[in-house]
Amino acid sequence: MTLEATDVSHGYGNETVFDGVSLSVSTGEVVAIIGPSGVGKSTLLRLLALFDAPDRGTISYDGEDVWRQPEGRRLEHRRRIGMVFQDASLFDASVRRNAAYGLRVRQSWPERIRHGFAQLVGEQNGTGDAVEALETVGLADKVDQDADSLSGGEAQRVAFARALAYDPEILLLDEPTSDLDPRNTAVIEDAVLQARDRGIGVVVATHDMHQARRVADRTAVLLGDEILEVDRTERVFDDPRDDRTRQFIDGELIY
Ligand SMILES: Nc1ncnc2c1ncn2[C@@H]1O[C@H](COP(=O)(O)OP(=O)(O)OP(=O)(O)O)[C@@H](O)[C@H]1O
Repeated sequence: MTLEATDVSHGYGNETVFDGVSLSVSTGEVVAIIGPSGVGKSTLLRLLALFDAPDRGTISYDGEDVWRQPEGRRLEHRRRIGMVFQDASLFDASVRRNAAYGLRVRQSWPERIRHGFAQLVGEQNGTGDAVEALETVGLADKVDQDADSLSGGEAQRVAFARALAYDPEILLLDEPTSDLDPRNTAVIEDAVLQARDRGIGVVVATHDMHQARRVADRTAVLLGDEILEVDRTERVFDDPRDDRTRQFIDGELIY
């Protein structure tokens, strides 16, 4: 299964953010998007999450051009994609209820759709396990705690667990560890690798190049209004093809 942006351009008003960008993620791999603040990483993730239609180009899921499908079909695709925003945005309830949020939404779907989805993702009865997801991020002992009382790092971990509990095929993470200390960062990065090993395709947008090196199988470099290169992570860092990539990696390019 592959989610793919092909020759995509997008902007806001008259401002073009990027032009002719292509990127894919397949189940069982981690792809990092690196680039400076404001370059359009979140914008690209929103397109991949099927929240917004690109101005030009196509987004395809499993080979289907998503924005040419009827809305119902597009929603089916969207439900197979989890997204964790930069801001954890938990609501005032227990950790367990927050982590189970996506599951409850899914349970509110009509039985026919739920059954179809359960078959699609191989679930017994259409429910995943929020507590198991919380274990993955080391928060099993906090399930009954109020989300408001969590530290920033713990809140980010709950937001991650919420997306994981939903059992997505593709998980999109927007700066998942910005503002987190090394311990919380390590927990999230470990959870990313576990998700990949379970067969989930993960895209991580990050300005932290070390993070890309630690978790990503492939890395895309978004600079200016284009992806300069996308390849195996070691190749991009150790032998960049584009001189601007090298300058960015070496900290010589200031945007
Ligand atoms: N809803 C919007 N309306 C207008 N402009 C927007 C909107 N969202 C983003 N932008 C602009 O688009 C550009 C790309 O923003 P985006 O958030 O995608 O970048 P980013 O690489 O994710 O940045 P950061 O790492 O700081 O989050 C920025 O110039 C931003 O101001």
